[in-house]
Amino acid sequence: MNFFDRLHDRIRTVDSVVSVGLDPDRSRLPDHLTDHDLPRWAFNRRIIDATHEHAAVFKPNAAFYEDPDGWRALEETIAYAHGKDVPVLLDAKRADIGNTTRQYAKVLETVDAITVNPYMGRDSLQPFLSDEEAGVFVLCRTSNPGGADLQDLELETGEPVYERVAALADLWNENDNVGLVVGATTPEELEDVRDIVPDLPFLVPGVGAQGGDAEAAIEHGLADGVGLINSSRGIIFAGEDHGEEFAKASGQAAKRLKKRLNRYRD
Ligand SMILES: O=c1ccn([C@@H]2O[C@H](COP(=O)(O)O)[C@@H](O)[C@H]2O)c(=O)[nH]1
Repeated sequence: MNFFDRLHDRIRTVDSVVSVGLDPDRSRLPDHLTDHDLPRWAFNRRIIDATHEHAAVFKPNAAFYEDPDGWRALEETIAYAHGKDVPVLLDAKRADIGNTTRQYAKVLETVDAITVNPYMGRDSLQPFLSDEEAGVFVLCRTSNPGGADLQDLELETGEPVYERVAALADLWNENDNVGLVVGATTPEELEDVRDIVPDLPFLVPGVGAQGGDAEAAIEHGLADGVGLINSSRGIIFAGEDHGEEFAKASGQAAKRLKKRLNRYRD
């Protein structure tokens, strides 16, 4: 079954478009978990238990797992999320030349969706695009301040680079498996991109810790009700001062974000 059909079902089941970002920064883990064999896994398991009923997906960012213990923690985390019937979107921002990117794409045997970087062009994304079952979210207009440095540059046609990326992603969507990453911190660009690609679901990061616009995220991020609004630190570290009870606060934060976003959904 196509990823976006599965996501549609999941959104309906939990009445939520919240993507819970699993970015277990080791410097912020609760003290009582640091003696655990795999502290990041111990942390994620408790976060998943507390938030899964509000999560349309879990979105681990690969950057937080790129060491031997991290890879093990990520493997456990993915299996556990799947055990709760929650799809996993790996935020890895992948792409490379053909033989390398074919290796990168093998991760789609393990996760349901991935973020990819369009800078190297279509061939660098082809193994991801060819996977009819997987969701492929192409970076379009990112939420960081420096996102403007390249993405806002005007082409000879007068359109900014991010608009061209959106139009190209639409062409690449031959298997109905492509979405875009557009940050909530730039609501005007969100609206622009939605005008260019009415049918592509967005992954919208930047609500929560980055202070993005939740209403604009919902207004422009969803296509036929399907899309994802991500918060990572705002959910997983909501209970940072709560000691062993930290995960309860994360559950409440996920529920609060779901309710806030649902006010703007149809
Ligand atoms: O444009 C982008 C693309 C990806 N991200 C990632 O999303 C989360 C956001 O975390 P918060 O703690 O909610 O700020 C994180 O993994 C980023 O790497 C993004 O923020 N913006």
